[in-house]
Amino acid sequence: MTDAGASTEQQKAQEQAAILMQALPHMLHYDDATVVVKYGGHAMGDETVARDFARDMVLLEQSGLNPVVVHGGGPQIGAMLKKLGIKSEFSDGLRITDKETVEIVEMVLAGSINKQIVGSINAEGGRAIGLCGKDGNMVIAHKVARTSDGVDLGFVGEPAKVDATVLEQVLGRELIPVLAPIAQGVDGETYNVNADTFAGAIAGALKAKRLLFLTDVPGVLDRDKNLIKELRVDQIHALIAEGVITGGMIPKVETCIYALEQGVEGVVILDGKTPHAVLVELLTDHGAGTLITR
Ligand SMILES: Nc1ncnc2c1ncn2[C@@H]1O[C@H](COP(=O)(O)OP(=O)(O)O)[C@@H](O)[C@H]1O
Ligand SMILES: CC(=O)N[C@@H](CCC(=O)OP(=O)(O)O)C(=O)O
Repeated sequence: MTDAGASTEQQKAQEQAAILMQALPHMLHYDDATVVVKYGGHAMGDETVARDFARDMVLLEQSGLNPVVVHGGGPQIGAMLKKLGIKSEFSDGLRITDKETVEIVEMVLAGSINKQIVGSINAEGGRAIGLCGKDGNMVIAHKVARTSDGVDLGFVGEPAKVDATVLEQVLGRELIPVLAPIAQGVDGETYNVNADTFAGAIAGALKAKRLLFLTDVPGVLDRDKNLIKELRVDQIHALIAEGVITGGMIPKVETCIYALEQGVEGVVILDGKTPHAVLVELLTDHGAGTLITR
């Protein structure tokens, strides 16, 4: 290598070292902290996005944080039900889930998607462990009462009790738990739980420092579609009442409020399709998405 080539290499190495050093205050801030990341079905996207997500989880783990992944898979369940010719409808944002449907939901969530995420984290050098709410009696569900239209949702559950024993055994041992939102009911049946609700319950039980919701929008947007960078709980109620927060964002922000009440320090809603969204949020000075605090 010429002298000029060597000095360019050295300059590049110095630049890389400087970038790494910028992450130090953030790593110290989150040292040993539990961060629950809800990875929504819409945020999963293509192979590159999935690989970047897996790499982010491994990097967090190696940086001294304890990431816990809770995944969804609504669009993927929809595609499988369509393939099988099973009709599916939603009420109040929840899938009406009969006996036949809950079997497919469990198969897609706890089977195919869970193992795909575990596989991609492991392929990036991590050690992921795939579980659902049934494992170790982690989440016991009760049946959701009828919706506002009086619809019986069937096997749709809400976490009634979370036992974090299994997770506590796993965390801090360089294992990354990947959780599918399926739970056993108090009646012994299998229940389909909305992944946002499941993530909120897990984050609350673990008193996580951060709960991140990876979705398909940059965060909570105002009336003019500009990103709101910080929100307090009291402001959320007003935004719902004014019709600025609507649709799928309502249960998401309601889960944020619940998680904060349970002792989670901060919740962030961010765009999962932005490359390395989680790293930008946790390990850079910039932050991403909307931070919601008490
Ligand atoms: N004020 C708002 N800011 C951002 N998104 C909003 C807002 N109000 C409603 N939404 C809708 O909420 C959606 C996100 O919720 P949802 O589709 O349930 O996400 P996910 O599938 O990731 O759980 C956005 O794609 C957007 O259409
Ligand atoms: C009861 C209920 O609606 N459960 C959801 C579970 C998956 C989910 O929540 O996935 P996303 O996060 O990708 O939306 C469903 O059946 O679609």
